[in-house]
This record gives sequence, structure tokens and C-alpha cells, in this order.
Amino acid sequence: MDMVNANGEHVNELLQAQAHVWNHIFNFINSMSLKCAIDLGIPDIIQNHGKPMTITELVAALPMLNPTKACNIYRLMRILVHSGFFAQRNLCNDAQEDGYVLTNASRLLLKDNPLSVTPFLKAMLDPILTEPWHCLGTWFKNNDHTPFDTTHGKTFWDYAGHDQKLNSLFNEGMASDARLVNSILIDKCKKVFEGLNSLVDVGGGTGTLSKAIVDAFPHLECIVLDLPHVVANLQDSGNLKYVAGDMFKEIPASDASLLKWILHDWNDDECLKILKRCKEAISRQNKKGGKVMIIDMVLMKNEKMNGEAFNSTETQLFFDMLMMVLVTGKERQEEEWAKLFFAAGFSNYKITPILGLRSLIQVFP
Ligand SMILES: C[S@@+](CC[C@H](N)C(=O)[O-])C[C@H]1O[C@@H](n2cnc3c(N)ncnc32)[C@H](O)[C@@H]1O
Ligand SMILES: O=c1cc(-c2ccc(O)cc2)oc2c(O)c(O)ccc12
Repeated sequence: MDMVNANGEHVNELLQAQAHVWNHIFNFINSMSLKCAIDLGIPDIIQNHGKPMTITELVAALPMLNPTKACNIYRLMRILVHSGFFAQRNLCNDAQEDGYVLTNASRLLLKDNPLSVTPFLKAMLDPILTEPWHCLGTWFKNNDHTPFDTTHGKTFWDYAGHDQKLNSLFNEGMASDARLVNSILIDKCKKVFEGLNSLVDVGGGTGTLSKAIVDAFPHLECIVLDLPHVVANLQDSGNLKYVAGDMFKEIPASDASLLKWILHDWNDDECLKILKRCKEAISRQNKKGGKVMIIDMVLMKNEKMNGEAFNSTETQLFFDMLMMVLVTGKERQEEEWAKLFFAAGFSNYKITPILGLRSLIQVFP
């Protein structure tokens, strides 16, 4: 029945609105519960157990657990089952007990998974990166470039250059993301490398993607360009070379520039500078052809979608906010990308949405 209260408000709608607000207030509980499971090593413990693990077995396997807290582990597991990180399977034993098993999501958090998202989780939920979110309101009223600068007094890139813990977590996280992307890019998009003899991986980090590219296309000469603190101790090998430099100043000449997760770190003026440097680099090498290959998100337009599309849009919007808080960047819709490409002097582009939330965008002079 549609009840109306003394103020004329529809009671059901009011209760739904209250639940909606509560859910948003408590979103951080999902992240923090997951972080706790990682801190306790729960995904690896369940994996090493080799079969569904009962709560008693899990409690017994947790190192350093204070015995007075053992009775609370099922509560942590209950919310993580609800959020899809673990599932329960019947053990078919005499006691008809349930045991915990991993899901696809928690398998991505295992220590030895080459695609592990754990370094990303640890960094994103570390106070170094959560404190800037508390400064978002202040930042809207001050002159700082980013909330990260407001909190730490330096840019994210300077901080990563000076803090070994963040630098290592960052480079590890980038490398595992690059492993996921290269398996798809090289398998499904062989054609995009056809006709290329040289490539510069601009802001290529420690070179995980480039290494996979030179392994798959041995005729291709590949340069990884990144900041000195990132490439300082890395060894060239075969067709792969590391160059310490600044993509805003000069990009080495090549048939193609690859920009994976670069342009979304920067605002439109900064992106224009980078794209113009890429255009100079490919025209120095290749008077007619050449291209820029971008791996980044293309923001979906309709935010009022249901189900999977709604979740994907929400994740894209989370990344957009992250780019505002950490760096000066943003996620872009197709029209915003096109405007940048034409302003930088390119004539054409092609978007291939093959990487989940991200796309491969090829841009032609
Ligand atoms: C988000 S990471 C992407 C790394 C890599 N492309 C990947 O996706 O795995 C951005 C990279 O840009 C590099 N970077 C930042 N400023 C740079 C600059 N001025 N010149 C060259 N590289 C830069 C960072 O050091 C970092 O490795
Ligand atoms: O602190 C970070 C930041 C990122 C990040 C920054 C800019 C981008 O364009 C993408 C990602 O990624 C990280 C990461 O993967 C990690 O393992 C640790 C820290 C960070």
C-alpha cells in the first residue's frame, strides 16, 4: 500500500531514499573489508587449502589471530561473500558444512597471480592516496592543481619519484595491468602492428607491454620512454631500449607512438602538447604514414543504464574522479577525444573497444 506520512511524503519512497543514502555513506566499508581480507592473507590461505575451507579451518589457519576475535571472522567473510569475493560450497560431509571458495574476483587478488590487482588495492586504500579525498572540497576552493598536491605539497609524479613504497607499488600495479592488456592486444589486434618497424612506448613504465610486443613482433624496434626514476636501473635487451626523458619536451622518432594510460593523466592543454610531440616524432621517421595508438577509456554517455552497462559507467566515473584527485587528468567521451586529435593536427581516428572499460584508439596524421 502507498502510505503517505503527516508531511504528505510517500513513505516507501522516503525509506528507499534513506537506504540509498546509507548505501553511499557506507560504500567505504566494502573497500575496507576487502583490504582487511588482503591484510590477513585470506585469499591465499583459501587457495592453498585446495578445497572448500570451513570457517573453523579458516580461523585455525589465520596467523597471529587474537583468539578473542576469532568469532568475528565469519562476519568479515559474510560481507565479502555478499560482495562476490568469496562463495560458499557444500562440502557434502556428514555435518553438511559449507566451505569458502574463491571467485574470479578474489583470484585476481592472489599474491602469485601475474595479473594481481593487490598492489593497486594496497596503494589506493593507503592513507597516502585516501587523504587527498578528504581535501576534495578544500581543493575546489583553492588554487592547487590537484587534491593530491593540497595534501602532500607536491605532484603525484614527484611523490612517486621520492617515495620508494609508492613507486614500487605503482610500477608493480602498472606491470600487472600491462600483462592483462598485452595478452588481449597481441592476440586480438595483431593487425595494428602490421607495417610498423619502430615504436615508442611513451610513459611506458618498466616496459612490460613493450617487452611482450618485441617478443611477439621480433622485427619491431621498441623504445620505452619514461621519467629517470622509473627507467634508471633497467637494462636494454635486443630490440628493446629504455630512454629517460620528458614526453612534453621530446619523443624519439618512430613509426608509431603508443600511449597506454597516459592521456587520461593530463588536462586538455597538456594532452595537446603530448599529441603534438607524438606527431612530430612519427613525421620525423615516416613522412607519410605512422600513427599514434592510445589505450584509454572512452566514456559512455548514458549514465542511467541498468545492470552491466550501469556498473561499467560507474567504474569509468570512479576513474574520472581518481584522475581529478591524483593528477590533472580526466576520462573523455568520444567527442572530447576527437576535438583533441583534430586540434593536434591529426586527420582521422579509429576506436576499437576491445579492452573492457578501455579502448584502443588509433590516430592518423
Ligand atoms: C599511469 S602510468 C602508465 C604506465 C604504462 N604506460 C602502463 O600503462 O602500464 C603513467 C606513466 O607516465 C610516466 N610519466 C609521467 N610524466 C612523464 C613525463 N613527463 N615524461 C615521460 N613519462 C612520464 C609515469 O612515470 C608513468 O610510468
Ligand atoms: O597510485 C597509483 C596510481 C595509479 C594510476 C595512476 C594513473 C593512472 O593513469 C592509472 C593508474 O595506479 C596505481 C597502481 O596500479 C598501483 O599498483 C599502485 C598505485 C597506483
